[in-house]
Amino acid sequence: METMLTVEGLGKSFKNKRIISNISFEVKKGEIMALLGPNGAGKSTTIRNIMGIMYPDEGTITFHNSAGKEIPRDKIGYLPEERGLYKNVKVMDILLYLAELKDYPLARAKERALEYLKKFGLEGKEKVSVEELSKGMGQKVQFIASILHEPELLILDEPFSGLDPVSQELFKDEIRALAQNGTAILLSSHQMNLVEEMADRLFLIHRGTRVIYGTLGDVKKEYANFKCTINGMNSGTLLESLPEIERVEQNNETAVLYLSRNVQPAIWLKNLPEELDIQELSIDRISLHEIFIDIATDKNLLKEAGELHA
Ligand SMILES: Nc1ncnc2c1ncn2[C@@H]1O[C@H](COP(=O)(O)OP(=O)(O)OP(=O)(O)O)[C@@H](O)[C@H]1O
Repeated sequence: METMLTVEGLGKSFKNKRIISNISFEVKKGEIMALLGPNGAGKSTTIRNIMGIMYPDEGTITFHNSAGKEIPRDKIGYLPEERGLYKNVKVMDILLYLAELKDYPLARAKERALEYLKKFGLEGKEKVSVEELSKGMGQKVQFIASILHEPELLILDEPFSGLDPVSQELFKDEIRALAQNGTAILLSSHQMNLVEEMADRLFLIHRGTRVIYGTLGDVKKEYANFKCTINGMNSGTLLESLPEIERVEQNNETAVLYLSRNVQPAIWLKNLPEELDIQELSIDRISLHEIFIDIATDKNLLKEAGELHA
């Protein structure tokens, strides 16, 4: 797959405080790359450097064959974290104005705008002023503005925040469809379930540096240890004494046992003591959400984290 965006060794400081350092990743044509990290990790700073809203102290950003200030940013679609369009302008006018700024043909922009307004349930709102829209409707218009000019690279900073479940599905479907049609997508989101459903690869940033970079499958294989949920009347002491357990979470008769790394569930199950009361038992890999929490709260994973080959 052709590489659309390359970020190499990116570093940025504000007032002598290091915010991000040595950030390197690629976004390829037709893939959804997720940029993840706890609040304040440096995601928006990374994105703002890509968008030329600020310039890096170190490193290079390349889009196709252009680098730094030469990057044709009108070929990129961007939904910023901070929402808001001009308030007293009509929906269609603002969409056409933004498309025109990117040198996109007006007739085509109008045709696409009508198509997307319909798709997002905003049919008939063309002449409504932006300030009369609800927050979710405004977000839909801003999303349409970011894709109207058919960008080759689309950068979405927290696109799902504040959306109801139906609108989330609409956004998800559209983002997937764009990727299938070849758009390279860089998606920053806190909603791990959505990232797990959508992303091909992910880059996890913590305190301004890389913690994980790889395909979703590789990340899960590498970091998502198994957990075993047992229903039964068992004492905390018995559960804690079981072999190869990292931690136990017990709530009445349900206990979740987080198994150590590289434990083979089939072998582990054979070694459980007979006195363990098992009414129900299930084994799963921990979710991306749990991996994220482990990393954000500096649990054991961080020590072992590194690069996976994407
Ligand atoms: N213009 C600025 N001047 C000084 N510090 C800044 C500036 N912009 C961001 N920061 C700091 O940089 C760090 C990273 O911020 P950034 O917005 O990139 O994080 P984020 O990962 O996008 O967080 P969130 O998930 O909360 O949006 C934070 O500590 C923030 O306070």
